[in-house]
Amino acid sequence: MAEPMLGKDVPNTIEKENVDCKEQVYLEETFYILSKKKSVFRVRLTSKGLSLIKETDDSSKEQTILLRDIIGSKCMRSKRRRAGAGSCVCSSLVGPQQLKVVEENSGDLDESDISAYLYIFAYTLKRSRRSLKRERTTITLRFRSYDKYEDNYKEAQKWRTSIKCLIANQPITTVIPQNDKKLLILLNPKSGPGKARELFQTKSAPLLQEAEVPYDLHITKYAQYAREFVRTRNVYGWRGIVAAGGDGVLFEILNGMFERLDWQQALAEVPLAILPCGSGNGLARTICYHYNEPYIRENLTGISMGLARGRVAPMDVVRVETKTNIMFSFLSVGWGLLSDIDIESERLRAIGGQRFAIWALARLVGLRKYKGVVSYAKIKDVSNLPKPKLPITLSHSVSQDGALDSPDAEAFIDCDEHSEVFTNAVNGKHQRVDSWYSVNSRRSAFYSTRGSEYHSVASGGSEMRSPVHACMHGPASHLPSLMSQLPSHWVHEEGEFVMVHVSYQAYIGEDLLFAPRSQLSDGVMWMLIIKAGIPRSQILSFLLGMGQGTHSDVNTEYIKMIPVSAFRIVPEGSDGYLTVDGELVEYGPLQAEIFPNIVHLLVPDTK
Ligand SMILES: Nc1ncnc2c1ncn2[C@@H]1O[C@H](COP(=O)(O)OP(=O)(O)OP(=O)(O)O)[C@@H](O)[C@H]1O
Repeated sequence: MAEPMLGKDVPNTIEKENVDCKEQVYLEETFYILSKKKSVFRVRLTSKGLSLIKETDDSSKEQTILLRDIIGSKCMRSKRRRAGAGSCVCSSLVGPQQLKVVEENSGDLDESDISAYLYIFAYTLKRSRRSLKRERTTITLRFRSYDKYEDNYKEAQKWRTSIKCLIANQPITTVIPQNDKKLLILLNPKSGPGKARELFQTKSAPLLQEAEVPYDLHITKYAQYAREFVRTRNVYGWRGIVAAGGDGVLFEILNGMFERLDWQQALAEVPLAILPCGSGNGLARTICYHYNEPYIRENLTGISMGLARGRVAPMDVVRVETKTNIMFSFLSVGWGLLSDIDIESERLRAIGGQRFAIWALARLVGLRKYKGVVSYAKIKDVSNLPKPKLPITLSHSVSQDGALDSPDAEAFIDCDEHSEVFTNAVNGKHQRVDSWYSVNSRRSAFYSTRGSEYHSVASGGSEMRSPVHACMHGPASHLPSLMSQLPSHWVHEEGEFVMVHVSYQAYIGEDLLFAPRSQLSDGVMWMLIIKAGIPRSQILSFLLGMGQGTHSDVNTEYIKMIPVSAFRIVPEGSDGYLTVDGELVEYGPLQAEIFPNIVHLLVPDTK
């Protein structure tokens, strides 16, 4: 019998029995299926998520949609049917016909249907044979227990508010938690193979809309646009700054933040984030690795969920000094083979991430060596770092989950042939007469989030800008000046090198697990030194090992991986590349040191 279990506006809490004594049940309701008279569905909102328990005379089956997978919810009403389009909504629910609902203020609603529909949007993890990926699921609850729409709406709204409070990690109240600040999205239309705009609009924007997270979207007009933007704007008005592009755009944003006089406050109050649309995407891959989020190329679901949920984690940054510049880096510093590949494969940009593999083969054939001195302050004890993980199986297939239907706010359709139609069998005394929901519907449309703005630019090529020299701030260096002698405890290696690459992130590219033991904030940089004289076959197997992270166990006569807190590279001659976060910097002496926990990053919510 369907009765409101909790009649008050502020939901009570009852302990759920026999399952997990720590799990709290906030709301519970019974739904019936018209077509399956012998089953009832008990739907519970708990501290774990939304639990759907199907009960028949002799069995009970439970499915839980975890809270971490729920992104948002929305109350809707039946759409007015055109004359001759069929009978009332209630009768049409029995069978595979589609239910049409609209927003309450649409002006096109069906006054004769007093039901309130609560749509709950979730992206659940599904494991197939080879990979793990997220699939979109919509759960629809129909509230029709009272004979007035307003009362049914109030009931649906109670569930919606509770869900929103739980998602926001706040105590459940009668008020929906509000965060009026928008996300700032700085999108580089030129990153990777040039698909950032399309990826954002099709994979990320619909999810932000479902989560009701408004955003300001700015398309970068030229290189350094993002840097100037964050340097000169009042960034406190945004809830976070997102680089939609490759690691290069985030590098610009980070350095723009350090060019502000108030860099410390700005970095403490405004988290940064990345939506991977570039060709390297090292940081995005690293974040997914640490938070057990599947990483699938061109699939922005998991990362977009992180943007919407707003969970932050600290990240180290590295202060890098060259003869004429100071910059801040979050990914890597490179000299030699990997930097050559990164810079010279630029001409293959149109093919995306594969450009690195192709150029790697070319560079191995014409292997170069570089002369110079490498010095570093070794971290003696890294035994407290967690054990390295194996990456979640990579899948390069483009999954369905981000690919939503085109927006259609007027006809929000969500009912397919797999939908189950529920209605209670109660009659007589009780006011509650039926409710309805469908699980696992993958068909959907999305609605616009009020307040999001799209700052477009006239189409056409990029504008060119002359560089603006701003002053770099940030934490003061602990190192001697670049030309001065280093402390005596530093180690020096002089000779010929195939490469020296230092990274402070686990992945330096989508498929390059460089430092499996690295954490986002551990104060450690991992320095890889490959000396000249190494056989090509050994380099090849080493590079291949990076796909699985097995290479870091290799410590041979030629290859070393050393945890360091600071380093200096002094190349001889003028022929070569030095890169910082994949960006070319001036060739010559360079030194760097790590500063823990300086930046806040938006990361996936694991709760
Ligand atoms: N509108 C633009 N036109 C030309 N270049 C731009 C524009 N906006 C940004 N850039 C520059 O493009 C460079 C590369 O960008 P980004 O990092 O986004 O892509 P990527 O190089 O493909 O990815 P990754 O860095 O992950 O390899 C950056 O150095 C940035 O300064």
